[in-house]
Order: sequence, then structure tokens, then C-alpha cells
Amino acid sequence: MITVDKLIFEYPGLRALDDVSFRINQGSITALVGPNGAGKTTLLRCMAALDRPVSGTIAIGDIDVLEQPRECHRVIGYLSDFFGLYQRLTVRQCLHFVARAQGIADSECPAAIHAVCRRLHIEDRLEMRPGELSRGLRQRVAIAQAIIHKPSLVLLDEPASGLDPEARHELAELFLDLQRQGMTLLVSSHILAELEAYCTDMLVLRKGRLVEQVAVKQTQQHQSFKLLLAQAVPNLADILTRLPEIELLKAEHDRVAVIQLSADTQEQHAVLKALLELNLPVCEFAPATRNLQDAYLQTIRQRP
Ligand SMILES: Nc1ncnc2c1ncn2[C@@H]1O[C@H](COP(=O)(O)OP(=O)(O)OP(=O)(O)O)[C@@H](O)[C@H]1O
Repeated sequence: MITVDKLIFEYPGLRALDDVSFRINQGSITALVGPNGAGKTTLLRCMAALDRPVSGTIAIGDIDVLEQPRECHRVIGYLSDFFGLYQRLTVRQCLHFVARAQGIADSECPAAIHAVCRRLHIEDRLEMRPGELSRGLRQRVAIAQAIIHKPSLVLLDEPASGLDPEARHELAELFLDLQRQGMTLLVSSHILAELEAYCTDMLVLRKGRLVEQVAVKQTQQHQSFKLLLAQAVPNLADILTRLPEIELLKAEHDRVAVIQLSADTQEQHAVLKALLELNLPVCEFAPATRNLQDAYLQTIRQRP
């Protein structure tokens, strides 16, 4: 569990983080979103023990980040929004340097480099210098540097910026792979459409304040379904609320509804059968995915 409590950070004359509190579950992938200047980079830097807040606490498991910055660096991986790579070193030398700096024994470095390069599909670039690589490959080397010591929490600031759609897709796959290995990820990004593919949670920052924390993925026991009728049926909401297996979340114009059902597919089939037996002209009955971009825009517009 990562806990941030009542965090305040100030640059001279500017409060960049104002009483920010949240919790992140282990094994989650959380999107950190918000308009330019909202405080995302500042928050990530504080969590990485690179900047010191005025007040508040940050805990990564049982490590107090402000009190134990060195211990914190051992368990986190951090990718800065404007990362740099040593231009005169080869990829292998860059990774060896970072591995040693992270305290990996010299004799264990080749195995650590091999493992991380295999995961990031850059094994064939080890003897090249960063200047000879495309932006997407340089990004991979930078991520390899950030995770070579197998951190439990990875903080990534705008990792997808400047990447083409294919590279962004591969990045999403990589994040899911890291999650499967047991890592927790906090990813700041403006590309909301893609965050949806891998995020379990979303934190929305605005003007230094946390305005929303959303669980993006549905719970295991229940699933939201969208129901669309070919034509309107009077009192649709009343008809649906009478069915015991359904929890009505939303009904509009007697024609569209969002309902919550059991995640059990047999029970979902039984509900569809019951709807048809009521002679409802169902033309769409499908899982309703929560649109991250809509949720974000709604949040940002709602708050003054
Ligand atoms: N070194 C600094 N000195 C003074 N003010 C700063 C400094 N760095 C950031 N700020 C200000 O702090 C606020 C938060 O900046 P931050 O970079 O954390 O936002 P952000 O959400 O990451 O923005 P973006 O999406 O544009 O990267 C902004 O108003 C910014 O101008």
C-alpha cells in the first residue's frame, strides 16, 4: 500500500501541491492526470524523494519516504519526463552503471542487464549508443534503467509522449507485464484513450489539489451493462427496477439504460432472457466500459 497524506509542496510564491491525500493499492496501475501545471511532476518527484514537501507524509509500504529517502530509492523506479541517457556509453554500459549505482553486485550485473533487456526487447541494441536509437528505443532504455533493480513501485512521468501509436501500444503491454510481475505503477499522462487499456485507477489533479480518485476497472462480482431498445418503451425504468437480478444505474428517454448485473455469464443470460420475455425490443445488451476520457473531462468541468 502506498499512502500519501496531507501533502503540501511550495515553490517560491506558489503552492504546487495543496493538501493532497490518497492511497494506492499494491499491484495497481494508476493514471495520474490533470491539466498542464496541475502538479503531477511535482507529486511524482516528492514520491521519489527528489523534492521535499513543506509538510505531509508519504509511505511506500513501511518506508517513510521523507525520513528514509535512500531506502525509498531502493524500492522505487522513476522515469523523469525529460530523461537523459549518457551519450558516450553503450546501452550495456548505461545499464551497468545504473545497476551498480542501485547496489547490484558487479558479478550479478550481466544477468540483471540480460533480464531487463529481454523484457523490454532491446537485447539486440546493447552495443549501440543512445544517439543511434529511435525515440521509442531510447524510452525503453530509460525504462530499463528505472526497473533494473526490480522496484516494487514504478513512477513514470509522461512515458508515452513522443511515441508513435505502435510504440505506445507496446508500452501499454509492457506496463501490464510489469504489473503481472507484481509491480505497482503510477503513470502520469495526457493520452487518456490509451490509459484505459491498462489502468485500474485514476487520480485527477487540478491546481495542486486532488479532485477525484476513480476506480476504472469493474469489481469482480458485478458488471455494468448497457441496454438499448429499438424503440422507447414507456416507464422503462419502472420495468427494470422490478427485475430482482438488476440494479438500475441510469435510464434515459425510456430507451437506454445502464444496469448492474452479476459478473456470472449464466446469470447475465438469464437477465437477457427475462428482458426478451417481457417483450422489450432489445437491440443492444453489452458490457458498459467506463470511458476514462469522459470521466476525466466531466471531473475537470464540474470543479470550479
Ligand atoms: N522549479 C520550479 N520553480 C517554480 N515553479 C515551478 C517549478 N516547477 C514547476 N513549477 C510550477 O508548479 C506548478 C506545477 O508544475 P508541475 O510541473 O508539477 O505540473 P504538471 O502537472 O506536471 O504539468 P505538465 O502537465 O505541464 O507537465 C506549475 O504552476 C509550475 O509552473
